[in-house]
Amino acid sequence: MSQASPQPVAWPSLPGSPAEQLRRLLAFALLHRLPVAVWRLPGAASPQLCLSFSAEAALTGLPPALTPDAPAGFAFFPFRDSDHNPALFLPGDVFWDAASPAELQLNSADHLARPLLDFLAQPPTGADGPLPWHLSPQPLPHTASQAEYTALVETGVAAIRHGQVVKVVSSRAARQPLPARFDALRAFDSLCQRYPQAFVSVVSAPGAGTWLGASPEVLVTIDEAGIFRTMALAGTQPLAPGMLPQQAIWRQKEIEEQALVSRYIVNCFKQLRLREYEETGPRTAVAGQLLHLRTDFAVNLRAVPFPTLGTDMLRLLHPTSAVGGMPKQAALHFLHQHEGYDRAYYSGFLGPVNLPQAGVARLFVNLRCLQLRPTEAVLYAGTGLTVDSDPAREWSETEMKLSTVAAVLT
Ligand SMILES: C=C(O[C@H]1C=CC=C(C(=O)O)[C@@H]1O)C(=O)O
Repeated sequence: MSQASPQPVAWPSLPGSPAEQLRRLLAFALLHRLPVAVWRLPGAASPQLCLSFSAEAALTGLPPALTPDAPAGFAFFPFRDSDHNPALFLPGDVFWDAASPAELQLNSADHLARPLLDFLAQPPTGADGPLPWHLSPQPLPHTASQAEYTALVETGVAAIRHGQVVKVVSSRAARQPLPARFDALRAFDSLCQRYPQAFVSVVSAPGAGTWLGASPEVLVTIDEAGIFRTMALAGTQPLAPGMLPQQAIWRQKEIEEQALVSRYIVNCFKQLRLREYEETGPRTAVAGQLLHLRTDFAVNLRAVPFPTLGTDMLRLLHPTSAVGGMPKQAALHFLHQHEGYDRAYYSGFLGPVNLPQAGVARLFVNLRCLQLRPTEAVLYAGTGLTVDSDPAREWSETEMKLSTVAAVLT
C-alpha cells in the first residue's frame, strides 16, 4: 500500500464547480481503470471522494482495523468474502472534499500522481462523454418471482418453527432497465437530495462493478470525540402521508425482530467483556418513505481501556442479525442453501476509515442499493423473518425497500 504522509495540493487549474471537479476526478479514475468511491455522510452538505492508484492494492483479506494508526481508505466488503466478490479496501491515495474544493489531499507519491495533476490542470471541455464505470464480470443474479420469494419465506418460517434458526433475513434481487441517458453521478446527487440522513455512496472498482446506494444503517462509527457507535435497526412499515414517526405503532413481530438484533449486539459487547456501553431506544427512525425500529449503542473509547473495540466489534458484528439472522452461523447456512442467488456487495459494508482524519471511521451496512449493468440496474432488498412472518407482507416490504433506490431510475 503506497501510503505517504498526507500532502495537501492545490487544485492545479481554475476549479470549476465542485460538481465538475468531482466528475473530472471520476473520469481520471475510470479512464485509468482505478477504484474510486464517492460518498455523502448522513446530514452532511457535500460529498467526499477516495481514489486509489492501484486496483491490486485494494484487494484485502480481513475487515479493516479501526485504529488511528491503521491505513486510511475506503472499505467495500461483500456479504460473504469470495473469489467472485473480493473484500476491498481502497487505499486513500487521493482524498477530495467538495466542502474545500480548491484542495486535494495526495497521500501517495505513486507515479500516477503527476498524470492526475496534469489531467486536472486541463479545463473540462464540457463535451466529456458518459463516465466509463466499472462493470461486474459476474453473471446477472437470479431474480426471484413472487412465487419463489413466497416459497423462500415459507421455508424460512418452517426453519424457525423447527428451531434451526431463531431469525433469518431473506432477500432477493430485482432488475430494472436504466432510463435513457442515465448518469450514475446525477443519480448519486438525486439520492443525496432525497435522503439527507442516509449514507449515500457510489463505489466503482474493477472486479466489483459499480454500486449506488442510500443506507440508513450504521454498522460501526468512531467519531472525532472518540465515541464508538453501532445500532440495531429492524422492523419496517411505510411512513403514511401525514403521519408523524412518533405516532407509529409496532406489531409484536417487528418488536421481536428488532429486539433480537439488539440482543445480538449486547452479546458482542459481552464477548469482549465490555460493560460500559450506553443503550438508547428502541425508537422509531425514518429512512426515506419507511420507518424502522432502532436502538443506538455508544461507548466512549477515551473512558475505557479498549483501544481495539472498533476493530473487534466490526469483526463480530458483520454480518449482523439485521441482514443475516440468529444464531449467525445457522442463519448464514440457511441463506447459502435456500436464498438462491449471490448477494455480492448487498448487505456487506462500506465507508471511509481514517479518511480524512486518523481515528475517525464511518462504516455502514450496504442496504437500499443497486448494482449498475450496461443497460439495467440490479436492485436488492431483504426482510427479517420471524415465526409470525406472512409471505405476502414480506414481498411487499421488499417492494417498498426496492423503491428507495429505484426512485432514481425513472
Ligand atoms: C435487509 C434490509 O433491511 C434491514 C434493515 C432494516 C429493517 C429490516 C427489516 O425490517 O427486515 C432489515 O433487517 C434491507 O433493506 O434490504
